[in-house]
Amino acid sequence: MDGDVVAAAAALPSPWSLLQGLLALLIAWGSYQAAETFWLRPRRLNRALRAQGLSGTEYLFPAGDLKENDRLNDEARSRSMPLSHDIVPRVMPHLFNTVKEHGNISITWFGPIPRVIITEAELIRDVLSNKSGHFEKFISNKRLIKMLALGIASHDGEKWAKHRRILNPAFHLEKLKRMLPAFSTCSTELIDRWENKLACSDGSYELDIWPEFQNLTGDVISRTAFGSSFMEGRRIFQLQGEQAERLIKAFQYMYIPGFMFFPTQNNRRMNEINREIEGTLRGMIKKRERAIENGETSGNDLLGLLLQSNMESGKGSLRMSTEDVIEECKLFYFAGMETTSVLLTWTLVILSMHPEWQDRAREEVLSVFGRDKQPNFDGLGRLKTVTMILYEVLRLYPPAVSLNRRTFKDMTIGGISYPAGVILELPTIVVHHSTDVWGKDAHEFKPERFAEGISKATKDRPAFFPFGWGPRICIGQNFALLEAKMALSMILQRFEFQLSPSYTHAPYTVLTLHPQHGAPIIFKRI
Ligand code: HEM
Repeated sequence: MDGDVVAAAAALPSPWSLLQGLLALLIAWGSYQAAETFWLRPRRLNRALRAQGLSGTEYLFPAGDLKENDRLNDEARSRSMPLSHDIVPRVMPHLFNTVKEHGNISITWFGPIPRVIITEAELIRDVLSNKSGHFEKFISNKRLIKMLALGIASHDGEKWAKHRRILNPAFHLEKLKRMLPAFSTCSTELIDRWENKLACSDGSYELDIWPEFQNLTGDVISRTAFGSSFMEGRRIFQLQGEQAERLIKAFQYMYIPGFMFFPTQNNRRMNEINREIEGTLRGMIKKRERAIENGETSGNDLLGLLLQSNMESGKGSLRMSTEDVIEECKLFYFAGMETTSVLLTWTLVILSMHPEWQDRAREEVLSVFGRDKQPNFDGLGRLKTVTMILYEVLRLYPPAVSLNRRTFKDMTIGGISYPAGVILELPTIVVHHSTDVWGKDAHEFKPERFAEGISKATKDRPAFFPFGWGPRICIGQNFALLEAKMALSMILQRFEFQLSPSYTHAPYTVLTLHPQHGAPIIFKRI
């Protein structure tokens, strides 16, 4: 009997050899995954796309075009450019070259993932309309985004549709009317600061308007989103300079597996910032929820509206979790601050380059509000020339130069079938500068093209997407335009401005399109 047991035990594999077997399996599985990600899948997708006549760059293991993209960006950024609006070659040199060489639909590589550039307006509209529901915003992976600390919120289609139902009414023009005092207060603070500086100078004053407008739009969004908790809101996010550069780099490389899991100093710092932001927001939200439960007012701001309608929707499927609300707050802050400050910055730069339009805009503002009247809702709605100017600035310098989607099911657009797992890059800036769409003068500043409205500017072939298109179009577009009109009107009422001799024209993108070396402008009191 004993002998049998010993024999059986001897026949069993030892724990050591079990471990070895497991390890071998793991290595085989890992190698297969790596081969699939970096070699087999790219080859498969490449074949499928090229079989349909598309051309583009060849896949380079493992980073695709990212390295070349970086190199061309660095090269472009090392030089300034003449005072011209023909900015695409500087802003997106790799994309510009690829389209020139391979055509309006061409393949590039985002790491091991094919990224097909589509520059035809009709096709871009089809993708963004997302009628089939087969495209997703690949920006929406919560886990990855969280690692990026300052996080842009995560939204898959379903969830976002639910949020929209809650948020849309808050962005209705009638509701925005109630936010106007906040726009007004923040703009008045900015003007007072500038006037004080002017008072201490001999007639003119030079100022870098880019950080000035970042502060302004940061204040506006904090006040309108967080109301009385405004100072807290303002303190939590500051996405600037080097930090922003790191964020975008992290974004670029996050698709290379492994990257984001290393506990590098950078990743640790990002997580730390994220925890701090989320903690502050959680505190603010809890405080508000308690106030609403106690029958106190929720405040007339976005957070209040969101929480109020959330609580009214009971326990049903429309309800957002605290985590959802936190993500919303982060998104609003980012989406509402950078974009609008960029719009204001380029508007002042361009009105300095085209003083005849500065004069026309001022004439209009003075005819509606006079020199001293605080701009009001109805008056802002009557500013036709100012609106045309803002549209033309958004056309030439769209704050979001390009949008992305990813196919998660096979999808056919414009006769080309895109397999699942392809990124579609939709560079709105290229469409906005297309001479085919806008005519020979596409690179010129001509606000009069919008005299009959947006659709007539391109003969009823919509090709103007500064706020996106379709179900995920910018929810804050009215908010942004109203805010920009308010600030611009107040500036035009009081100052004349021109470019400083130290201004260098150098548009580039870090998340949004902004001036690489700032935007020094000289102001004079009128
Ligand atoms: C000039 C200013 C602005 C520009 C150019 C702009 C541009 C855009 C664009 C292009 C998108 C669509 C992104 C995509 O489809 O992938 C977007 C989305 C969004 N924007 Fe804006 N935006 C501006 C101002 C604002 C403001 C002031 C707010 C909030 C107060 C805001 C909130 C949002 C939100 C929440 C989304 C996400 C919508 C979604 O995911 O469905 N934006 N914006």
